[in-house]
Amino acid sequence: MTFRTTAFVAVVCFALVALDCWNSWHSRQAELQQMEAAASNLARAMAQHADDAIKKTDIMLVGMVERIEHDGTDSAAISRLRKMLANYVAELPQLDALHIYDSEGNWVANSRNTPPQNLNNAGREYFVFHRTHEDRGPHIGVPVRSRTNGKLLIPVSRRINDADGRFAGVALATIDIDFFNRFYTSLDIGEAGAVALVSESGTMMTRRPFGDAMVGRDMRETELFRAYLAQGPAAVAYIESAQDGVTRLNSFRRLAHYPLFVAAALSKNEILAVWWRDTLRHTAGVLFLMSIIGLVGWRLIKQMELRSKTEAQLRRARDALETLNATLNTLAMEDGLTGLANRRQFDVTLDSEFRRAAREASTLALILIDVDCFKQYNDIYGHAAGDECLRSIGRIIADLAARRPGDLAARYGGEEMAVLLPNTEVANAASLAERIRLAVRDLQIVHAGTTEGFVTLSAGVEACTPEPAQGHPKELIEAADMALYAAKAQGRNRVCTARPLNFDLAAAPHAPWPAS
Ligand SMILES: Nc1nc2c(ncn2[C@@H]2O[C@H](COP(=O)(O)OP(=O)(O)OP(=O)(O)O)[C@@H](O)[C@H]2O)c(=O)[nH]1
Repeated sequence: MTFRTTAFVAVVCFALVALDCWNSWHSRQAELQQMEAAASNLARAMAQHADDAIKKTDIMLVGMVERIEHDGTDSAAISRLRKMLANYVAELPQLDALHIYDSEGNWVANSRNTPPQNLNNAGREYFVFHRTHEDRGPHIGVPVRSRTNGKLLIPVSRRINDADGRFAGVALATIDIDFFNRFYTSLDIGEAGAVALVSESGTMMTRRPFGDAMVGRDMRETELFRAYLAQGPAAVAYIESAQDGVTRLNSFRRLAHYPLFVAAALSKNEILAVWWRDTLRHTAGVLFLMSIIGLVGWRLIKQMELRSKTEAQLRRARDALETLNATLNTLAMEDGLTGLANRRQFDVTLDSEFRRAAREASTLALILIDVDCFKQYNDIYGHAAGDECLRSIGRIIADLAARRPGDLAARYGGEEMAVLLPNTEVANAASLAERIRLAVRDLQIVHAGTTEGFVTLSAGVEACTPEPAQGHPKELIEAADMALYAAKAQGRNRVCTARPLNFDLAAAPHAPWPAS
């Protein structure tokens, strides 16, 4: 019981912990899934923002290239073009400036009214690219620092051709990196979150947290870039930052029209901060609950142990009492010397068997046995020897007489014994008495006071079939006693019946006796 209670308490505690772990795990997964969706939406918005900004800029470039190629570069056309460029820049907040260079890298026009003198852009990456590539599409170059205003800029450019399709210059739009930074500042990405705009060739355009040193950095060897290449144009990945060691949930998205991608990264610790707080609260609650269950269970087990101990003591006490009671009962019904039933039991049994015989109209027989000249035996051999002699006679009577369940051998008093035999005719009872007599004689217990020289006994036998509500057990005893008296009177060492038998008992002591 104690084991089962302990097991039950343990199972309840285990179930509580398992349930809480399962719950926590699921809410953690849900939290991460939500954050993956949020990071993915963020990346989509950033990609859209960058794509729009570059697209609008590129549309301007297409117009500029078309105009130069069509109108040429005479002073009137350039003057009109300058105005147009200035208007464009005023219209688009992302634009820092618009420039047109000739095939040597010299300024033809720009959105500022005063093109810088003595500066040549032939060495710039975008210029070299267009001079060496016939491709007419837009080109997004590596970020540069403006030599006129010192700003960090992303160059977007297109090639200008002459009428024969030869390289005639470059139309360039520079997008202020601050334009992106302002947008990225407005995003809610937490304390340790990060966002980045990176070219597919592996150049960092800008990022938050901001830092000029990061702009233009080669990203090809970073985890971020490798993850992008491995996962494709729209994916999420957990990456541990090599810079600050923070693990972030990164969502990548390629721009729809340009070879750039954005990455929105949310710190895993920040994502799970609320979950951690809830989990710690739950865990504390579960621990508290477990300690209460444990305490109650412990007290319960102690009480049960105490109860079973008390019950065991009570059981032992009851068993002892029952044993004592049985002993007392036996003692109360048994003769201490011979082990036969005592007089009390004999009286009770005689009474009940007499009534049963009356009820069932059956015959009840009684043998009264008396040791011959026992006073003399005591006198000659002592009282202790007398006791031993009675014990031996008791054993013989018990062996021979009490064979059927209803038979009773008892010590009637002193050296006198009685055998009560239900359902027994007088002849059978006399036959049994004779066998007892012979058996005792055959013990050959020396007795100098008898004529045989051994201990002998005399017996009186009577049987009756009592009429219902008539007669008394006393009458049966008196009749058997009379027969015993007769046996004594006839010289002892014999069996006498109250009424004459129709056979010679001494000649056939074993004759008629019902099977046991
Ligand atoms: N040793 C011993 N003697 C007992 C016990 N109970 C009775 N006696 C003795 O048995 C003797 C019975 O003597 P009596 O009644 O005179 O009869 P008896 O000497 O057997 O003579 P008869 O019956 O006429 O043959 C007495 O001396 C009792 O003291 C007992 O438990 N132990």
